[in-house]
Amino acid sequence: MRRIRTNKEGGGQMERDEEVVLELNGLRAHFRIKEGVLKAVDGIGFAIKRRRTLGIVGESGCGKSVTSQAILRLLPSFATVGGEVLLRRTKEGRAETVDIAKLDPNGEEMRSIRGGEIAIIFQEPMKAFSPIHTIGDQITEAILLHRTKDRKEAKRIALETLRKVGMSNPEQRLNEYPHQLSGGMRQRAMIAMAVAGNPSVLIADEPTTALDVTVQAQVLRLINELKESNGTSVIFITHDLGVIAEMSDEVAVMYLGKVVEYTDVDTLFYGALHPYTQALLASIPSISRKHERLETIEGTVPFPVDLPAGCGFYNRCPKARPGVCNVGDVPLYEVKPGHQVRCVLAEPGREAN
Ligand SMILES: Nc1ncnc2c1ncn2[C@@H]1O[C@H](COP(=O)(O)OP(=O)(O)OP(=O)(O)O)[C@@H](O)[C@H]1O
Repeated sequence: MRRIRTNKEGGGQMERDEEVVLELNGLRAHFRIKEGVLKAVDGIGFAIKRRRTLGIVGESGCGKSVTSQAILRLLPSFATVGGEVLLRRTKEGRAETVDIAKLDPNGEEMRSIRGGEIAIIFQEPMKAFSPIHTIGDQITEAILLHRTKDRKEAKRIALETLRKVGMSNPEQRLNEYPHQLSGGMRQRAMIAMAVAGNPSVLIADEPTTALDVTVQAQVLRLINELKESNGTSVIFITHDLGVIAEMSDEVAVMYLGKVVEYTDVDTLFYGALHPYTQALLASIPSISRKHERLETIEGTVPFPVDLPAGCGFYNRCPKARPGVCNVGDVPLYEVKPGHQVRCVLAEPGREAN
């Protein structure tokens, strides 16, 4: 394990909320497939503070789920992972940083981080549960693994957590099997299992896509409540900009394995600069535009193997400039503090188009 820095834990609540809990630097996840090297995630970086939600948005295949799997070291063994995933945590009263990208994916330390300090919930809760054990047993086992060795205490925490996530009849649910619960209740049970380990980071990977709108709203509210009450940092992955608006403090827009725009949520909706973000925003329905034709983004996302030089969005971009945008790598420009854009047209000093 590589520890980067050690210092005394400090400060009050406000100060603690300024703490960066997870930081990605140049994270890469590449797959060697028969067509070549598929660059699913290709050098992304961002930092998440305590009690903040980072939304990750982008079209299908842009690398959102591979990012979350890379953070949790859940990728298949033929994937090559590079860069840094720095988790800041407190162990035995001292603050330390561990680089998850350097850990053995199957080692003890990674198994304790996964489901402990970093937990994940996803679209299909049946995948999170074994069909042959009760909800109560599975949540209790997760607690025994990460929080206490006392079975009675673990059962008490399991019940308390089911109550906290708004499960009806929690005592009865403890003895039920996953298939006996409704879709919404299963989602709550999965969230209960994820937060039972008291994670400092919760990754939510399209957790509400399969739910009807009422249940979706309840689950989103629940995640926000848990974030506030536990100080959890959330990475919320979605292709839905409406959900991004509701959930995020900061947003990373991904395209072809790269972050193309990173900013706070207000700037995303009122001052996006990347043509891809602008195209995504133009493609969402709004009440004021209800009689207008909804724009779709022209063209398709290229296959992420052997990509041509330059910007990945070049072939679809309405503002593309030949000889400018399709030569060389495009850096991420900081256009103002906290707002980064990977577009040559956003280069400071360049005339606006
Ligand atoms: N195990 C794998 N082997 C090879 N390629 C993979 C593997 N997993 C993902 N990919 C590829 O990596 C790229 C990114 O996939 P990823 O699942 O992260 O996209 P996504 O943004 O989450 O999309 P969606 O919204 O559809 O879930 C895609 O081109 C995908 O085909």
